[in-house]
Amino acid sequence: MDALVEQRGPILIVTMNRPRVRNALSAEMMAVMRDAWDRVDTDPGIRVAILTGAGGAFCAGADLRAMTGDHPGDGFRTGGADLSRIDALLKGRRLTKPLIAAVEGPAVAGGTEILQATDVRVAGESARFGVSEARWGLFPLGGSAVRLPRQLPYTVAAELLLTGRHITALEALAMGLIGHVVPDGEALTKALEIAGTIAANGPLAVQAILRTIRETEGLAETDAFAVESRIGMRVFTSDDAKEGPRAFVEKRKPQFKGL
Ligand SMILES: C[C@H](/C=C/C(=O)SCCNC(=O)CCNC(=O)[C@H](O)C(C)(C)COP(=O)(O)OP(=O)(O)OC[C@H]1O[C@@H](n2cnc3c(N)ncnc32)[C@H](O)[C@@H]1OP(=O)(O)O)[C@H]1CC[C@H]2[C@@H]3CCC4=CC(=O)CC[C@]4(C)[C@H]3CC[C@]12C
Repeated sequence: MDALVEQRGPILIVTMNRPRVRNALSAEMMAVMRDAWDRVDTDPGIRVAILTGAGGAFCAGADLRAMTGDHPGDGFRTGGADLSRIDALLKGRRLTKPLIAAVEGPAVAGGTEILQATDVRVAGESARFGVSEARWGLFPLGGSAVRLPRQLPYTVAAELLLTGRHITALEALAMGLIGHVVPDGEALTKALEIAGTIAANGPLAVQAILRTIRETEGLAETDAFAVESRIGMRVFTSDDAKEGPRAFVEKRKPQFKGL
């Protein structure tokens, strides 16, 4: 399979699995990823997801070799393009549970595009990032021209997009594109540690915080607080909101039920 899906307790691990071509995207890989995202959203037993790659690479973006057959723009010209397949890159679709990226090796072009849909990002020290589509006369249709300038300072995002240059993990950390750099081979371990911490928190609280982040993006502060209060107050009325403080006082771990 071009992508593997494994559930470890409340954590779903999705592994892009074409290591011979640095996990360049394939139709099969994208279909498996779409199904996995549906599973994350609908299965209450899953609290956090991790996206990673096999064989010491995250993802080298679209398969450039596969683009050398027909013209890559034929689907757009004829109207035959299946734009819904882009769901795999989580462009225009936001998961209801946190998604953590565990990056080793290259995460370039489509690889850095899908990275921008993740909430927490960990990388091995040899990881490389970049939005290199312009180098090949292509457009970063995975959403980077819109999403990257919202996630990074303007000139940093514009330079990455326009030059297509690759950057190191330490540069990506300094820019704020990723949150952690760990020794090579330890990105998944660190991601699992963070996922475990999140999964132990109140699931209603975690999902409500994420929903608030997503739904208030770009709103004026007063409008954003209206959304935030509506979502947040619902968490306060839950059984879990009673269990948390009680567990603190009784000096035990909370037993959250998601109710
Ligand atoms: C627009 C969206 C994304 C576009 C792209 O991603 S363009 C791809 C750009 N990719 C790159 O620039 C990376 C190229 N590779 C490298 O720079 C390097 O290989 C590396 C840094 C990744 C690794 O270097 P390395 O030294 O470690 O290893 P190498 O020796 O170079 O490589 C080893 C081996 O791997 C092969 N390799 C590496 N990368 C690739 C690659 N990208 N493709 C193929 N093969 C690769 C390399 O050749 C070596 O093999 P060898 O045999 O030894 O030569 C698009 C993303 C999704 C699209 C949508 C999908 C759904 C749609 C359906 C429709 O119907 C309409 C369109 C669309 C909506 C579609 C739209 C466009 C996307 C959004």
